[in-house]
This record gives sequence, structure tokens and C-alpha cells, in this order.
Amino acid sequence: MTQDELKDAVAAAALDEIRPLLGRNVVIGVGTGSTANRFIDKLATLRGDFRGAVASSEATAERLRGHGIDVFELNETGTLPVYVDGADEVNAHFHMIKGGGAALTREKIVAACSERFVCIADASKRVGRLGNFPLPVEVIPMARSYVARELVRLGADPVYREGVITDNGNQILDCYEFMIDDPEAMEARLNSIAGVVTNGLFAARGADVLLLGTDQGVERLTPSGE
Ligand SMILES: O=C(CO)[C@H](O)[C@H](O)COP(=O)(O)O
Repeated sequence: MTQDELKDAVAAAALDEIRPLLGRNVVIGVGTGSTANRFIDKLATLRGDFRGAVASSEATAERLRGHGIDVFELNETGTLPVYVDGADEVNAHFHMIKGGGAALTREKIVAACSERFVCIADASKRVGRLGNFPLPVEVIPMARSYVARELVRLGADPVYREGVITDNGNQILDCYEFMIDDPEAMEARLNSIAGVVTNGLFAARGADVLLLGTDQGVERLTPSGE
């Protein structure tokens, strides 16, 4: 199967995963990226079965609205039952690198506010150790050079993602050559650098369900193996 077919398969599986959670008053969290987009397109078929969605990016909000799905501000909704999103890498502990699409901050906020994180990913995203994919760090623009120097001190090779402004008006440094042995500790360490808004490690709050697209079908995996 092609990578696009695998993305389609996990998007369809996510629909089955969330269907029992839906209801007239239910608002769900929706992520960003090409896999999430496929999920959004399929979600449109369930439009009458739930109230609407909180989007993790302006692009996602626009796509949802394009399908006639109501988009809510997170401040209006309280805790969400489920958040569905892709990942750039995911390890055996369901820790992830995210933010390839520069939406990491809002993704982390919506994930934090959701009872369950359903990660949808094709098999190429599964890794033993996080870090082959360059780790994105969102920074306040005036702090970019300072944060880059701090990242070098930590062993990374940060590269400014030129021309990209996040939905929050900030900039992105992508950390190359940065293999991560302890994702939780590194997530906290990076967040302690002045000027860092968020980093793309989702470890303190990883995925609760991983729907992994493989040539043999979609595997449904949970940290406990249930
Ligand atoms: O974190 C993200 C966007 O900020 C995406 O979830 C991640 O980049 C995966 O994207 P795709 O589904 O296109 O491979």
C-alpha cells in the first residue's frame, strides 16, 4: 500500500474509534496535517451526529468549516472527550514528535484538554528512538538566536524554518542531529528555556490509542496493550 492509502486507512479507523463517543452535545478535538485532513474529510459523513470541533490550527478550522462542521473556541467548550491527530514520529511508549506542520502549540493545548488522544499514523512514523525527524521548537521571535544557542548547548543543530510564522505569530527552530533518550525529561528541559513557547515532544502527555497503518491492516495499540 502507498503511504497515502495507509493514511486513508487510519483515518477511517479513527472514525470507528470515536463513533461511540459522539452525541448531540459532543465537541471533539481535531489535529493538523495530511493524515488529520483525511480524517476531517471522513468526519464530514458524521456531521449530524456531534456538535462540532475544536481545531488545532487555522488550516484545520478552515477545512472543518468547509465541510459544514461547526468550529468552537477551546475556551467555550471545557474538556473534550477525544482528540484525533497525526504524528511525525511515535515510539513504543506512545511518546511523539509533532509539529512538522508548525501547529505544535495549539496541538499540545487541545491534546492537554482532551480525555483521550487518538494518534493516527502510517507505519513509517513508528521509531525506536525519537529524533530522526527534526524536533520543532516554537519560539518568541526576539528570542530565536538565544534559544538556538541554548539548543546547541544541548547537542542539537537548530535550523530556523524561514518564512514560517505560526498561528500564534511565532517562529520555528527545527532541531537536527538530536536523538532523544529521555523524551519526558527533554520536553521539560526545552520548555524551561526562556523564549520557548512549546516544543514538539509530546511525552508528558502522549497518545492513549495509536492507530497504525501497516500493509497488513490498521493495528490498534494502547500503552497497556488492552
Ligand atoms: O504535528 C503535526 C502538524 O503540526 C502533524 O500531526 C504531523 O506533522 C504529521 O503530519 P502528516 O499527517 O502530514 O504526516
